[in-house]
Amino acid sequence: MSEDIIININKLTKVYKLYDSPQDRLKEALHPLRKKYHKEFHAIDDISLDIRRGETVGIIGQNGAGKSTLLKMITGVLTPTSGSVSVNGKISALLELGAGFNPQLTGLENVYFNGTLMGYTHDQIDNKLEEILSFADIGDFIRQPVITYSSGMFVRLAFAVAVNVEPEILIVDEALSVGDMMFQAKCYDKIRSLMSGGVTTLFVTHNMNTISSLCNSAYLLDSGKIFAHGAPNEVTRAYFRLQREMEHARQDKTGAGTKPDGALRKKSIQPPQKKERDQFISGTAEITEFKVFNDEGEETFALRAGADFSVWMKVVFTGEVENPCVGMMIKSPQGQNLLGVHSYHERRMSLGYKQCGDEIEINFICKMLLNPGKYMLNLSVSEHTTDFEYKSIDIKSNAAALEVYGKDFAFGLIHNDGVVILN
Ligand SMILES: Nc1ncnc2c1ncn2[C@@H]1O[C@H](COP(=O)(O)OP(=O)(O)OP(=O)(O)O)[C@@H](O)[C@H]1O
Repeated sequence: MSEDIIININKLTKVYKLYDSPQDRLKEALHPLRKKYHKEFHAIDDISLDIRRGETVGIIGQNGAGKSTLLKMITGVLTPTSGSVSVNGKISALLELGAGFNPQLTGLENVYFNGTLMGYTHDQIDNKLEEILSFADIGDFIRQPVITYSSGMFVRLAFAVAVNVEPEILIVDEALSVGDMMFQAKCYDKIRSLMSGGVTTLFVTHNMNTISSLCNSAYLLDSGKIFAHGAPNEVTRAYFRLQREMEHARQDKTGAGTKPDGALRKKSIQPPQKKERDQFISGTAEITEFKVFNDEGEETFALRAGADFSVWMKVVFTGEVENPCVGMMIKSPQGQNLLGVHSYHERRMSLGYKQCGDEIEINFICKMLLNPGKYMLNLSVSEHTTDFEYKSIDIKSNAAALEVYGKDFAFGLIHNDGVVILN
C-alpha cells in the first residue's frame, strides 16, 4: 500500500444470514446433511476503494445502504465475510461512543484504560488529561464509576476521549447524538479543527450541505454497492436522483401522490371528528396527486435555495364543499412551520362551490427562502369561513421529504439574497 493511501479496501463483502425464525438457525446447525435454512443478505457487496491521507470523504446513502456496516469493518468492530481492509494510521471512531468503557471503573480510570488501548503510555495520557477533562466538563463525576453517569455525561466523556487522542483517521457518523445542543456545537467545532489540521476524515451524513462544504470527495452507497463516487456536488446530485426514484417507487406502491386510475376513489363520508381546537376532518375531498418542480420545470424533491419552485396538487371532491381552500406548508423535521402558502390566507382566493366528482388542480409558485437542509412538505385541503373558523378536509402530513441545497455555507435558516455590505 503506497504511503499516500491511508485506507485500502479491497473487494470487501459482508454477508448476513437471515433466518425466518430462531428455530431455523437451530435446525440448520443440527441438520446432518447441512441443509440451509437461511437467506443470504449482502450488506456490503464487493466494495473496493482507497482513501488518501488528509482527505475528507463523505459517505452517503439511504437508510440501510450499508454505511455503518462499511465503517464498522474499517474500525475492526465487524469482520468481513470476504475481502480486506488495510488501515495505515490510528483511528478514532465516533460511532459507538464509549463502547470500550468499563462501567465499574471511574471516569478517570476509563480515560487511562482507553488511552492505553489506543497505544499511549501513562505519561502521555497524563499530558492529555487536562484537555480531556475540560472538554468533557463533568466536574467531580470523573471520580465516580461510569455506571452512575447520566447518558449525557457518558457521551461527553466518551467523545472527549475519542477526539483528544490525536487520531490520524477520524470516523464520524453525523447521526450520532452527542448530548445537548451546546455540547454538540462544541463537538462539531472540534471535528472541524481536526479536519483542517489534516486528519483524514470519513463522514457519514444525511446533510448534503455538509458533503458539499466539507468533503473533498464522496461515495454514494446503495444496497451495499458503490453507486457513485467523485466530486461532492456530482455525488449529491446522484443521491437526489436516487432518492427521487425511490420516492416515486414508494408512491407508486402506496398510491399516494400518483394518478388515480380513472375512477374516483369514493370515500364514505365520516361524521366530523374532533381533532384539535376548531378543526374537523370531514372527508369530502382528497388530495390524490402532487408534484414538486424546480425552477427549470423538472419534477424533483431537491430544490436550490433562493430559486423558484412550484408545488402542484390535485384535489378530488367526494362530497359538497362550500368554499374549499388549499395550502402547503414546509416544516422542519421537528415539525416547526417554516414556509407556507394558503389560498385563503394569501388572497382570500375563492375556488368556488364543489360537489362530488369535481376536481381542482392548484399550482403554488414561490421562492425557496430556506437555506440548505432537509424539510418536510405538508399539503392540506380545508374549508374556511373566517380566519379562525375552518374545517380540515384532507391533510397529507409529511407528503415528501424536500432537500434544499446550495453552494455556499448556510448562514442561518433563511436564504438571504442580494445582501449589500458597506464598509
Ligand atoms: N446483524 C445484522 N444482521 C442482519 N442484517 C443486518 C445486521 N446489521 C445490519 N444489517 C442490515 O444491513 C443493511 C445495512 O445496514 P447499515 O446499518 O450498514 O445501513 P446504513 O446505511 O448505515 O443505514 P442508516 O442510514 O439507517 O444508519 C441493512 O439492511 C441492515 O438491516
